[in-house]
This record gives sequence, C-alpha cells and structure tokens, in this order.
Amino acid sequence: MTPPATDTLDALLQRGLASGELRAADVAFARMAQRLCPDAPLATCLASAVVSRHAADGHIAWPIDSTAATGGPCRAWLQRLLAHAPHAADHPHWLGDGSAATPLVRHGPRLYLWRHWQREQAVARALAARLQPAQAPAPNQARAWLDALFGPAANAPDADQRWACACALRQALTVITGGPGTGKTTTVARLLATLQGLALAQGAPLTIALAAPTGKAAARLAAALSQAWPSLPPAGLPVPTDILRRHLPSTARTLHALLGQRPDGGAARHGPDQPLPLDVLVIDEASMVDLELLHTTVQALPPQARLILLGDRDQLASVQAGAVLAELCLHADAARWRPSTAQALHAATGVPVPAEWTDPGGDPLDQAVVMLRRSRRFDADSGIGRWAQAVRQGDVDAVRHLLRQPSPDVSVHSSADDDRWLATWTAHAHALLRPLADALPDAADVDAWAQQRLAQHGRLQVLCALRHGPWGVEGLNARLQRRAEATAPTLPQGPWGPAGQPWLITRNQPALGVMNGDLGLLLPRRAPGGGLQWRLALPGAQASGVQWVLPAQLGHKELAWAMTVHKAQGSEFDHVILVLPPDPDSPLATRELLYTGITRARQRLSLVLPGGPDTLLAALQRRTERDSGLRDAVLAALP
Ligand SMILES: Nc1ncnc2c1ncn2[C@@H]1O[C@H](COP(=O)(O)OP(=O)(O)OP(=O)(O)O)[C@@H](O)[C@H]1O
Repeated sequence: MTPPATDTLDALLQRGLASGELRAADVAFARMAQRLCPDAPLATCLASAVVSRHAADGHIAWPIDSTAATGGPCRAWLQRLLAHAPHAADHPHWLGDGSAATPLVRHGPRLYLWRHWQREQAVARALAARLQPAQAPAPNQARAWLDALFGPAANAPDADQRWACACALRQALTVITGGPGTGKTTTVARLLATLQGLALAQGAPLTIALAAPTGKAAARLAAALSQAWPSLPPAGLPVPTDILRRHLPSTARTLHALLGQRPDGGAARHGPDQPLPLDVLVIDEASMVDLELLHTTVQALPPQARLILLGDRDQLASVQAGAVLAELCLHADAARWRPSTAQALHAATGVPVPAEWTDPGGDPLDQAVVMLRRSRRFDADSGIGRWAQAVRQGDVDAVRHLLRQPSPDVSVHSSADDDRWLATWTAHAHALLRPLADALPDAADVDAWAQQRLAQHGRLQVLCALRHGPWGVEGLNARLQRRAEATAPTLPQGPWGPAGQPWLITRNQPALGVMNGDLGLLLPRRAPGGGLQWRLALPGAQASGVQWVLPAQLGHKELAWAMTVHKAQGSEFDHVILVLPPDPDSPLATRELLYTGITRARQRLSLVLPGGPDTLLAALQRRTERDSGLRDAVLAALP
C-alpha cells in the first residue's frame, strides 16, 4: 500500500510532534533539510526527522526494511514509502552513500546520521584489523602457561576460562562475556599473566593498561587484579613469578581519564596523532561503552595493540547511542566456533570443545568471542542466581515459578501496600545512622570510623527504574529521608543536611578526584579548634583509604538513599531492594534493567512490585533494542 499522496512534510511533522514520535529538534532537522535542499524529496526531509529521533533513542542506524513499521505515523509512513520505492529518499547533497560527507547516509538497509555512520565505520575498521590472525604461541607453549596457571587440564571445570585465554592469543581482539561471578576477572588475570610471561620470555615486556567506563568499575578491577598477582603460583611458571608480578598492572583508570578526555566533552588528548603508549588495553564493564567512547578509544590505540573487552552482554547498555558489547556478542550463547577454532582451542588448553559449540558457518567475529557460563558466585540453589538466569532468558514460566516459591535470599513484595521491605531498610538505616549520633572519633581514628560507615552503607541499596513519581528516585529518596530522620532524630545537622546522607556523584569532577557513579556519605569530623567540619567521605583509591571532599566544591551530586539501576551499573551491594514501576506499561522496565538490577545483589534481593507481578512479567518481554550495523560493518571491513 502506498502512502496517501496528500500528506505534506508539515502535516507529517505536526502529526509526529503531536503523537510524541518526534521532538522539536527532529522537526528542526527536517526543516533544515527542506531549506538547504529545496528540491529534496519529501521522504528525504522526513527521513531526517525520523533518523534524528531514532538516534536520540540510543540507536546508531534506522533500519529501513524493518518489517514492524511501528513507532508512530512518520516512521510508518516512511517505511511504507521506502518499501514501495526504495530510492524515494535519495538526494545527493543531503542523503548520500557515505563516500562524501552528507547529513544523512544510506548504507544497505540502514539510514544513519553522518556522525554515527562515520563512527561505526571507523570502529569497524579498527576491530576488523584486530581480527586478523596474530602470531599465536605454539600450542605447547600456551598449554604450559595455562596448565601452570589453572592447574592440569583433565576434567577442567574452568574449560571456558581456558578457552578464553587461548582464544585471546590468536588475534588482537577478544571479547569475554559472562554473568556475575563467572570468572571474567580471574580469566583476564591469567590471560595477562600469560601474555606478559610470553613477552618477557622474548625480552620484550608489554605495556598493559586497565580501564573501565566508570571510576567505580575501574577501582573494582584494579582491586581484583591487585589481589590476583600475589596468588600466582610461586613456582612452575615458565618465567620467574616475582619478575612476572612486577610487570603486571595493579592500577586502572576510567576510559575518559586514560584517553585524556576533558570533562566538557572536548577532544581527547590521545588520538591517532598521539596514540596511547600501549600494547594491551583491557576494558571492563564494556556493556557501558557506547559507540562514541569506543571510537575515541580505538582512535587512540596503536594499530598493533591488543584490545580485550570484558563485560556482561545482558546488562543495560549505555544511555548513549550504541550497544557495542551486546552486538559483538550476538552469537555468544551458541559460541559458533569453526572446527579450526575448536581444534586450536583444544590444542592450546587440552580441553576439547563440545560439538554443540562448533559451527562451520561461524563468522570471524564469533571466533573472537567467548562466553563464560558457570557462575561461582551463585550455586544451583541460590535464588538470586535462578532469578538472574530466568530473567536473562526471558523465561516467563520460570519467573512465574520463582514468584510462587520465594527462596531464603529473595523476597517478593507484590503490592503497593506491602511495606515489609521498608522495615528491613529501616533496620539498615538505624545501623548506619545511630553511631553518628554518638560521640565522634578523634582525628587519629576518623578514617577507620568513616570506612566502617561506608562499609555499612554498602550493605544495602535501593534501586529503581524511574526518576520521577512516588516509586522513582525522587519519591523514594524523599520517603526514605523522612524515615532516616525518624530513625535517628538526634543526628548532627550540617549546612548540607543531616549526618549520614548518602550522595551520588552524577558527573566526573577530576579536579576533585570524584567520578560519575561514586557514592559517598556526608559526615561530620571534629575540627582542630573545636566545632565540626562537614565532608563527603568516599572510598579512597587504596582499599584502606578514605577520600574527604568539601561538599561546597561538589557540583553534580544527588541524594542516594535510592538510585536508578543505570547509575548502579558497575557496583554491587550485599542486599539490593529493586523497586519496579507501578505501571506494567512503563517502557523503562525492560528485561535488561531487571537483569542488571538483580545482578547488583550479592547476597539478598528484595523485589518490590507496587503494580503487582504484571509489571515484572511485562518487563521480561520488553527488550532494549539498539539498531546498528556494527557487526555487518566489521565483517565487511575484513580483507
Ligand atoms: N578458575 C577458577 N578457579 C577458582 N576460583 C575461581 C575461578 N574463577 C573464578 N573463581 C572465583 O570465583 C569468584 C568470581 O570470579 P571473578 O571475580 O573472576 O568473576 P567475575 O565474572 O569477574 O565477577 P563479577 O561479576 O564480580 O565481575 C571469585 O571468588 C574467584 O576467585
């Protein structure tokens, strides 16, 4: 069916605005196309608005041939038109094929904004170049390292970790994905030891950097790897362990800091003209890396440098455009290793790859991806583990079953007036706040005292999907603050609020040493001349330290009795109270949000469902789709 001929651009844009499908910025972009290219077909101008809106929703490209013409009148109209006359949107000065700069680019079945097209192509070229076979060590050399680090291979319960290491020796790009506690950090520690050991044996040690998208995630990676090096086998490695340890990294930075990116979003210090002096870059929590950040990273990485991406591809993607990790790991469940890859992994590890994970049709990207499947954090009886698995798979029946059979570590509060979770929270607030009403410690003990308070605070965190409304960050924070004050009415009050308030940093503030996502507590200290000094106490860079920041200097921060699941990515808490929206149709309640929220919990999970179980079941079936052509572009960029 062709679209009605009577529709004008103005009428369509107005309908798009009225239905909420378009924003004013999208309409302005379409009008700019019309003004600068008066002879542009109506479809070109409308495509500008639609692609602009799609990009604002976190997509890299708009798929022209999507069979589901949903999303509002403009998209539906354009999709019908393009299905009927595929070139109806062409205009050489506004919509090109990517060979010259035009505001819109059409490539195969996708339409892009120029910037996204250009970024996707550059990232694809950088990744494709790293998929070329590298000078892998001989299988017996690799085997010697892996056996020494993991132990003898017979009946190896950690086969997938060994394959991940062996896989990473074969090319300069490796993607290691897996759920919580599947050993991503353990694997990368052993992989780095192997890579550095092999390099040391040749007299050419590698320069290795560790990075993550947030300060919190970088600190966790650094702490985990610092703990890993002392437990390397003291003997039996092909190079002396003490020499190896000295060449392994124990600090990590945010990607922004590593790249020298200015907080105002200006150009990064490192780029093609001033590449990072690195041989290996490990990026943890890569699910939070968007296309723009990966583009800046690969631009700054020397062409021969290895890139190792670690993360859980089932978690929420970055709020910015692109879900890079999820797209690279598209086939990770089935592995799809070619028989030649399976043979090489077998030879290097001594552990055969099961036939179900081989596929002669696997593409070159599949050969660089490894999924770790066995969680060591959650055993088979763990409720959190079973919830995480059922949600990850979108298994409605399994979730219904779990709802009927609560386990000791998971409680479900399935109505708005089920306040039992509040009693648990109040007990936590009491334990956190009561000591603050007592005498404050002397200066010599203040760091240890603050650390105890921070540790207590980290035991429980309320997470939610929404910002606004009674079940969003704003409403919950107001409610919990009132409860906190009622729990500890004699708390010292400072100019910024009562003692013990948790604050979340919402933007990187490198001059103060605080990063987006950092959590601190507002605490009083005894001032040298009497009286109180108020500071925000944050976990220090060293495991034993506390960082004290003047509250007046902090620009971007918010109260954090409750925080969004997005903000909690990269953090974990002993007990998570996860509050879903009351409305089952809330688009923010997605499977990825649910999975990410659940997997922030280490020991206990409370699911608060003010709208009843329907919200949960609806969220299971709502996926966060991010349209892009990255996979295709990587494969097309291979020589
Ligand atoms: N091959 C192994 N042998 C023995 N213990 C292991 C092995 N792999 C992982 N572990 C243990 O399992 C736990 C989880 O491992 P690790 O921290 O590496 O997982 P992760 O996937 O990085 O976790 P997270 O979800 O916290 O990022 C750790 O206590 C670790 O020591």
